[in-house]
Amino acid sequence: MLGRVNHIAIAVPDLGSATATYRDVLGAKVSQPQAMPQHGVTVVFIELDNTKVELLEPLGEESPIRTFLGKNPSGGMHHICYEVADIAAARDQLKQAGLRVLGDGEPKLGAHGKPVLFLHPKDLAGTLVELEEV
Ligand SMILES: CC[C@@H](C(=O)O)C(=O)SCCNC(=O)CCNC(=O)[C@H](O)C(C)(C)COP(=O)(O)OP(=O)(O)OC[C@H]1O[C@@H](n2cnc3c(N)ncnc32)[C@H](O)[C@@H]1OP(=O)(O)O
Ligand SMILES: [Co+2]
Repeated sequence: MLGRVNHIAIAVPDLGSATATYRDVLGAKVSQPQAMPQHGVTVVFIELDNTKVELLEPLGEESPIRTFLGKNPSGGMHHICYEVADIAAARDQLKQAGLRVLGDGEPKLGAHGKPVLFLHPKDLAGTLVELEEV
């Protein structure tokens, strides 16, 4: 089912500061910030040779990353995103296996304009997993 790692996400309290560190200190290629109100986050992508890192800052009071940042005020690794060829088939197979698909179970368009879904961290070794259809 799993393809490549599409991105690894890091939740941060201050997107401007985190982006500047990656760009100016680590010399990374960083994208412009992209507000994603339907996901409750603003994102910056760091382009690496073999994958991407997604920096996430909360957007709005209902942001799904607010509780996480409350517990990890300096930020922390938030999720890993795997590519799948058929997200509906993957979802149905994972639900059949007893994993919890978050939200209403219907894919939303993610930061790359592709359908994404999230799986509960308690069902996957304490790691929040995002699936992205490619
Ligand atoms: C930009 C769009 C898109 C993309 O294209 O890339 C994105 O990446 S959007 C990213 C943000 N969106 C999401 O994270 C959506 C899915 N997340 C959720 O629905 C919630 O965050 C959650 C996973 C259900 C957690 O919600 P929360 O309100 O924080 O609930 P709890 O605090 O009760 O958490 C329950 C339990 O799970 C642990 N937890 C929470 N988040 C994580 C995490 N990121 N990694 C590992 N574990 C996590 C939390 O600590 C609780 O554990 P206990 O304390 O042991 O009960
Ligand atoms: Co993501």
